[in-house]
Amino acid sequence: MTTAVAHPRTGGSGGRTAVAAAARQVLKAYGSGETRVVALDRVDVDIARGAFTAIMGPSGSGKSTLMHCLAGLDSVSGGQIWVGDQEITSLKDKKLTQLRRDRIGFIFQAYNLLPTLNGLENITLPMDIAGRKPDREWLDRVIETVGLSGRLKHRPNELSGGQQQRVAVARALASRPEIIFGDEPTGNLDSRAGAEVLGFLRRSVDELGQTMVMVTHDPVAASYADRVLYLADGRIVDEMQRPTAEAVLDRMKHFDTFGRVS
Ligand SMILES: Nc1ncnc2c1ncn2[C@@H]1O[C@H](COP(=O)(O)OP(=O)(O)OP(=O)(O)O)[C@@H](O)[C@H]1O
Repeated sequence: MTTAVAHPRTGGSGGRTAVAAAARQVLKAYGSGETRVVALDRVDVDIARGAFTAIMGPSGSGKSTLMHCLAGLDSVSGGQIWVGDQEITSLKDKKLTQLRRDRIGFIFQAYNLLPTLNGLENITLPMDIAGRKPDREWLDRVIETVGLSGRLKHRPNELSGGQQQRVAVARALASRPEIIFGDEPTGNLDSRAGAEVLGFLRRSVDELGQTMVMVTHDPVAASYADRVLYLADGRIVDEMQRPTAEAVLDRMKHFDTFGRVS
Protein backbone atom coordinates (compact mmCIF):
# COMPACT_ATOMS: atom_id res chain seq x y z
CA MET A 1 0.00 0.00 0.00
CA THR A 2 2.68 2.51 0.93
CA THR A 3 4.89 1.67 -2.05
CA ALA A 4 2.22 1.30 -4.72
CA VAL A 5 2.48 3.92 -7.42
CA ALA A 6 0.86 2.06 -10.30
CA HIS A 7 -2.55 2.87 -11.70
CA PRO A 8 -5.24 1.11 -9.66
CA ARG A 9 -6.18 -2.34 -10.88
CA THR A 10 -9.10 -2.29 -13.26
CA GLY A 11 -11.69 -5.02 -13.37
CA GLY A 12 -13.29 -6.67 -16.37
CA SER A 13 -16.85 -5.49 -16.57
CA GLY A 14 -18.67 -2.22 -16.92
CA GLY A 15 -15.88 -0.02 -15.62
CA ARG A 16 -16.24 -1.56 -12.14
CA THR A 17 -12.91 -1.97 -10.47
CA ALA A 18 -11.72 -3.99 -7.48
CA VAL A 19 -10.51 -0.71 -6.08
CA ALA A 20 -13.40 1.69 -5.47
CA ALA A 21 -11.17 4.72 -4.89
CA ALA A 22 -7.44 5.32 -4.80
CA ALA A 23 -4.92 8.01 -3.99
CA ARG A 24 -1.47 8.14 -5.57
CA GLN A 25 1.22 10.37 -4.08
CA VAL A 26 -1.45 12.80 -2.96
CA LEU A 27 -0.15 16.03 -1.55
CA LYS A 28 -2.40 18.63 0.01
CA ALA A 29 -1.03 21.86 1.38
CA TYR A 30 -2.92 24.82 2.76
CA GLY A 31 -1.54 28.36 2.78
CA SER A 32 1.94 29.39 1.76
CA GLY A 33 5.21 30.57 3.21
CA GLU A 34 5.34 30.48 6.99
CA THR A 35 1.69 29.55 7.31
CA ARG A 36 1.95 26.58 4.93
CA VAL A 37 0.45 23.41 6.38
CA VAL A 38 0.99 20.05 4.69
CA ALA A 39 -2.23 18.18 5.48
CA LEU A 40 -1.46 15.18 3.25
CA ASP A 41 2.11 14.19 2.54
CA ARG A 42 2.30 11.94 -0.56
CA VAL A 43 -0.41 9.50 0.44
CA ASP A 44 -0.91 6.23 -1.48
CA VAL A 45 -3.99 4.24 -0.63
CA ASP A 46 -6.43 1.82 -2.25
CA ILE A 47 -10.00 1.62 -0.95
CA ALA A 48 -11.28 -1.90 -1.67
CA ARG A 49 -14.70 -2.19 -3.26
CA GLY A 50 -17.35 -3.82 -1.10
CA ALA A 51 -15.34 -3.25 2.08
CA PHE A 52 -15.75 -1.02 5.12
CA THR A 53 -12.69 1.15 5.78
CA ALA A 54 -12.17 3.33 8.85
CA ILE A 55 -9.71 6.23 8.94
CA MET A 56 -8.28 7.08 12.35
CA GLY A 57 -5.54 9.28 13.73
CA PRO A 58 -4.96 12.21 16.07
CA SER A 59 -6.69 15.54 15.61
CA GLY A 60 -5.12 17.41 12.70
CA SER A 61 -3.54 14.29 11.18
CA GLY A 62 -5.37 14.78 7.86
CA LYS A 63 -8.32 12.37 8.12
CA SER A 64 -11.00 14.75 6.88
CA THR A 65 -8.69 16.15 4.23
CA LEU A 66 -7.98 12.66 2.90
CA MET A 67 -11.67 11.84 2.83
CA HIS A 68 -12.58 15.10 1.12
CA CYS A 69 -9.89 14.58 -1.52
CA LEU A 70 -10.99 10.97 -2.17
CA ALA A 71 -14.59 12.15 -2.53
CA GLY A 72 -13.72 14.95 -4.95
CA LEU A 73 -14.87 17.60 -2.49
CA ASP A 74 -11.44 19.16 -2.19
CA SER A 75 -8.69 19.70 -4.76
CA VAL A 76 -5.22 18.23 -4.29
CA SER A 77 -1.91 20.11 -4.48
CA GLY A 78 -0.22 17.15 -6.18
CA GLY A 79 -0.78 13.51 -7.08
CA GLN A 80 -3.89 11.78 -8.33
CA ILE A 81 -7.21 10.43 -7.11
CA TRP A 82 -9.26 7.73 -8.79
CA VAL A 83 -12.89 6.88 -8.26
CA GLY A 84 -13.17 3.47 -9.92
CA ASP A 85 -11.27 3.81 -13.20
CA GLN A 86 -11.94 7.55 -13.42
CA GLU A 87 -9.06 9.85 -12.56
CA ILE A 88 -10.83 12.81 -10.92
CA THR A 89 -8.09 15.35 -10.20
CA SER A 90 -8.10 16.43 -13.85
CA LEU A 91 -11.89 16.69 -14.12
CA LYS A 92 -13.57 20.02 -14.72
CA ASP A 93 -16.00 21.26 -12.05
CA LYS A 94 -19.13 20.26 -13.91
CA LYS A 95 -17.98 16.68 -14.49
CA LEU A 96 -16.78 16.39 -10.91
CA THR A 97 -20.12 17.62 -9.56
CA GLN A 98 -21.88 15.08 -11.76
CA LEU A 99 -19.60 12.27 -10.59
CA ARG A 100 -20.20 13.14 -6.93
CA ARG A 101 -23.92 13.29 -7.49
CA ASP A 102 -24.16 10.00 -9.39
CA ARG A 103 -21.57 7.82 -7.71
CA ILE A 104 -20.84 9.05 -4.20
CA GLY A 105 -22.84 9.30 -1.00
CA PHE A 106 -22.01 11.43 2.03
CA ILE A 107 -22.82 11.35 5.72
CA PHE A 108 -21.46 14.35 7.54
CA GLN A 109 -21.78 15.51 11.13
CA ALA A 110 -23.56 18.62 9.93
CA TYR A 111 -26.46 16.79 8.38
CA ASN A 112 -27.09 19.28 5.59
CA LEU A 113 -30.81 18.66 5.63
CA LEU A 114 -33.10 21.15 3.93
CA PRO A 115 -35.34 22.75 6.59
CA THR A 116 -38.35 23.16 4.29
CA LEU A 117 -38.46 19.48 3.29
CA ASN A 118 -39.75 16.67 5.46
CA GLY A 119 -37.72 13.56 6.33
CA LEU A 120 -38.73 11.51 3.31
CA GLU A 121 -38.23 14.41 0.91
CA ASN A 122 -34.77 15.00 2.33
CA ILE A 123 -33.93 11.31 1.87
CA THR A 124 -34.96 11.22 -1.77
CA LEU A 125 -33.72 14.72 -2.67
CA PRO A 126 -30.40 13.65 -4.29
CA MET A 127 -32.24 11.14 -6.46
CA ASP A 128 -34.93 13.69 -7.33
CA ILE A 129 -32.26 16.15 -8.41
CA ALA A 130 -30.56 13.48 -10.50
CA GLY A 131 -33.92 12.51 -12.02
CA ARG A 132 -33.70 8.96 -10.70
CA LYS A 133 -36.59 6.97 -9.31
CA PRO A 134 -35.95 5.46 -5.89
CA ASP A 135 -36.19 1.67 -5.57
CA ARG A 136 -39.23 1.63 -3.25
CA GLU A 137 -38.45 -1.71 -1.62
CA TRP A 138 -34.90 -0.69 -0.82
CA LEU A 139 -36.03 2.72 0.39
CA ASP A 140 -38.51 1.12 2.80
CA ARG A 141 -35.83 -1.20 4.10
CA VAL A 142 -33.40 1.67 4.64
CA ILE A 143 -36.03 3.76 6.44
CA GLU A 144 -37.11 0.89 8.65
CA THR A 145 -33.59 -0.10 9.57
CA VAL A 146 -32.53 3.38 10.56
CA GLY A 147 -35.72 3.58 12.63
CA LEU A 148 -37.44 6.48 10.90
CA SER A 149 -40.74 4.93 9.92
CA GLY A 150 -42.87 7.17 12.15
CA ARG A 151 -40.95 10.35 11.43
CA LEU A 152 -41.01 10.76 7.67
CA LYS A 153 -43.50 13.63 7.60
CA HIS A 154 -41.54 15.65 10.14
CA ARG A 155 -39.29 18.49 9.14
CA PRO A 156 -35.72 18.60 10.46
CA ASN A 157 -36.56 21.17 13.19
CA GLU A 158 -39.15 18.70 14.53
CA LEU A 159 -36.57 15.93 14.81
CA SER A 160 -33.93 15.33 17.47
CA GLY A 161 -30.24 15.52 16.52
CA GLY A 162 -30.08 11.73 16.44
CA GLN A 163 -33.12 11.50 14.21
CA GLN A 164 -31.66 14.10 11.84
CA GLN A 165 -28.50 12.01 11.71
CA ARG A 166 -30.58 8.97 10.74
CA VAL A 167 -32.19 10.95 7.92
CA ALA A 168 -28.70 11.85 6.69
CA VAL A 169 -27.64 8.17 6.84
CA ALA A 170 -30.79 7.05 5.02
CA ARG A 171 -30.26 9.73 2.37
CA ALA A 172 -26.73 8.47 1.70
CA LEU A 173 -27.84 4.84 1.46
CA ALA A 174 -31.05 5.39 -0.50
CA SER A 175 -29.47 5.77 -3.93
CA ARG A 176 -26.97 2.92 -3.38
CA PRO A 177 -23.95 4.98 -4.37
CA GLU A 178 -20.68 3.34 -5.37
CA ILE A 179 -18.98 4.67 -2.24
CA ILE A 180 -20.32 6.27 0.90
CA PHE A 181 -18.02 8.59 2.82
CA GLY A 182 -18.88 9.33 6.44
CA ASP A 183 -17.23 11.90 8.71
CA GLU A 184 -17.99 10.64 12.25
CA PRO A 185 -21.34 9.39 10.95
CA THR A 186 -22.54 8.35 14.40
CA GLY A 187 -20.71 11.05 16.33
CA ASN A 188 -23.91 12.68 17.60
CA LEU A 189 -25.84 9.54 18.44
CA ASP A 190 -26.07 7.83 21.80
CA SER A 191 -24.29 4.50 21.90
CA ARG A 192 -27.38 2.42 21.22
CA ALA A 193 -28.53 4.47 18.21
CA GLY A 194 -24.90 4.63 17.03
CA ALA A 195 -24.60 0.85 17.20
CA GLU A 196 -27.82 0.45 15.21
CA VAL A 197 -26.61 2.76 12.46
CA LEU A 198 -23.16 1.15 12.37
CA GLY A 199 -24.76 -2.29 12.28
CA PHE A 200 -26.83 -1.17 9.34
CA LEU A 201 -23.82 0.24 7.51
CA ARG A 202 -22.01 -3.05 8.20
CA ARG A 203 -24.91 -5.06 6.76
CA SER A 204 -25.09 -2.86 3.68
CA VAL A 205 -21.43 -3.78 3.08
CA ASP A 206 -21.92 -7.50 3.76
CA GLU A 207 -25.24 -8.03 2.08
CA LEU A 208 -25.26 -5.47 -0.70
CA GLY A 209 -21.59 -4.98 -1.45
CA GLN A 210 -21.71 -1.30 -0.43
CA THR A 211 -18.30 0.37 -0.17
CA MET A 212 -18.00 2.46 2.97
CA VAL A 213 -15.27 4.82 4.17
CA MET A 214 -15.61 6.43 7.59
CA VAL A 215 -13.53 8.85 9.61
CA THR A 216 -13.84 8.18 13.31
CA HIS A 217 -12.18 8.76 16.67
CA ASP A 218 -14.16 5.97 18.29
CA PRO A 219 -12.54 2.49 18.62
CA VAL A 220 -15.97 0.87 18.91
CA ALA A 221 -17.13 2.49 15.66
CA ALA A 222 -13.85 1.48 13.99
CA SER A 223 -14.42 -2.14 15.05
CA TYR A 224 -17.32 -2.33 12.56
CA ALA A 225 -14.82 -1.81 9.72
CA ASP A 226 -12.84 -4.44 7.82
CA ARG A 227 -9.73 -2.33 7.86
CA VAL A 228 -8.48 0.65 9.83
CA LEU A 229 -6.01 3.11 8.34
CA TYR A 230 -4.00 5.22 10.79
CA LEU A 231 -2.91 8.68 9.79
CA ALA A 232 -0.30 10.81 11.53
CA ASP A 233 1.08 14.10 10.23
CA GLY A 234 -0.53 13.62 6.84
CA ARG A 235 0.83 10.12 6.26
CA ILE A 236 -0.62 6.65 6.53
CA VAL A 237 1.57 5.17 9.24
CA ASP A 238 -0.19 1.88 9.97
CA GLU A 239 -3.23 -0.22 9.23
CA MET A 240 -5.17 -3.02 10.90
CA GLN A 241 -7.31 -5.74 9.33
CA ARG A 242 -10.43 -7.09 11.07
CA PRO A 243 -10.10 -4.70 14.01
CA THR A 244 -11.60 -5.22 17.44
CA ALA A 245 -12.36 -2.25 19.70
CA GLU A 246 -9.70 -3.47 22.19
CA ALA A 247 -7.02 -3.81 19.50
CA VAL A 248 -7.83 -0.37 18.11
CA LEU A 249 -7.68 1.16 21.58
CA ASP A 250 -4.34 -0.55 22.23
CA ARG A 251 -2.95 0.75 18.95
CA MET A 252 -4.12 4.29 19.78
CA LYS A 253 -2.40 4.12 23.19
CA HIS A 254 0.76 2.93 21.51
CA PHE A 255 0.67 5.86 19.11
CA ASP A 256 0.06 8.30 21.96
CA THR A 257 3.04 6.94 23.86
CA PHE A 258 5.12 6.79 20.72
CA GLY A 259 4.19 10.37 19.86
CA ARG A 260 5.16 11.63 23.31
CA VAL A 261 8.48 9.87 23.64
CA SER A 262 9.78 10.40 20.12
N1 LIG B 1 -9.09 25.05 5.07
C1 LIG B 1 -7.94 24.90 5.72
N2 LIG B 1 -7.02 25.89 5.77
C2 LIG B 1 -5.84 25.75 6.40
N3 LIG B 1 -5.47 24.62 7.05
C3 LIG B 1 -6.34 23.60 7.05
C4 LIG B 1 -7.62 23.68 6.41
N4 LIG B 1 -8.25 22.49 6.58
C5 LIG B 1 -7.42 21.72 7.31
N5 LIG B 1 -6.28 22.38 7.59
C6 LIG B 1 -5.12 21.84 8.35
O1 LIG B 1 -4.75 20.60 7.77
C7 LIG B 1 -4.41 19.66 8.78
C8 LIG B 1 -5.29 18.43 8.66
O2 LIG B 1 -6.63 18.77 8.96
P1 LIG B 1 -7.81 17.72 8.96
O3 LIG B 1 -9.07 18.47 9.24
O4 LIG B 1 -7.74 16.89 7.74
O5 LIG B 1 -7.44 16.81 10.21
P2 LIG B 1 -8.30 15.68 10.97
O6 LIG B 1 -7.38 14.54 11.20
O7 LIG B 1 -9.55 15.43 10.20
O8 LIG B 1 -8.60 16.42 12.35
P3 LIG B 1 -9.82 16.29 13.41
O9 LIG B 1 -9.74 14.90 13.97
O10 LIG B 1 -9.49 17.33 14.43
O11 LIG B 1 -11.09 16.57 12.66
C9 LIG B 1 -4.55 20.40 10.11
O12 LIG B 1 -3.28 20.87 10.49
C10 LIG B 1 -5.48 21.54 9.78
O13 LIG B 1 -5.25 22.63 10.62
